[in-house]
Amino acid sequence: MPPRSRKIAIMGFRSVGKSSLTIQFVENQFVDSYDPTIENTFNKNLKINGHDYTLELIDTAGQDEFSIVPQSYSMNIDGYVLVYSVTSKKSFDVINVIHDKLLDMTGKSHLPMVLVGNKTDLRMERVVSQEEGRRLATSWKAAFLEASAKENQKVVDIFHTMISQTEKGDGSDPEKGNCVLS
Ligand SMILES: Nc1nc2c(ncn2[C@@H]2O[C@H](COP(=O)(O)OP(=O)(O)OP(=O)(O)O)[C@@H](O)[C@H]2O)c(=O)[nH]1
Repeated sequence: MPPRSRKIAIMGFRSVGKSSLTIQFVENQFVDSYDPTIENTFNKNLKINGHDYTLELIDTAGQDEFSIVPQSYSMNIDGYVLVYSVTSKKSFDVINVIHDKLLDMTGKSHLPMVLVGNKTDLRMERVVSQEEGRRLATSWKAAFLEASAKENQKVVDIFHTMISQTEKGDGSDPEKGNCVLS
């Protein structure tokens, strides 16, 4: 069987760790320096449940509540990894705005999504609780994970969960998209 192609956009506020999660997953390394992204594409092949997948990961530029989401991010994208930092309430607020903009742009009531609270290693700096993250994901009928790109915690799970979400269709049946992990 030919590999299944999945195009995934990684989105969120500036500096939440979108590039770090992507690079940790694709290249198994963590880069401590901060280099703002304009847009990068990464490719990775992997096998899940006996199926081969070719992933195209679009690591997008950080957005704030006023940014215009490029039209290209609403077309031909199979799923979205929406990232905030557990150390930034602002990034948590912004992710909700990005979520709503994506629904508006696509005209869908639900999209395959994984909500990710990153930087769990910064325990003393946490300002967004796991419960708050889980509640937001549940309200979207999205999957939810907390992760650390730095400590390589749950990073692989994010992309495996994302693929599972894309297998559930385009959300025409919202009940099917409900999968909350912790
Ligand atoms: N402690 C800690 N730092 C992290 C983690 N993930 C990313 N960082 C750091 O946070 C900063 C921003 O990380 P990036 O991966 O560049 O963030 P980004 O969301 O891609 O940023 P933009 O391109 O501006 O949108 C860098 O200094 C990273 O080293 C994490 O899990 N833990």
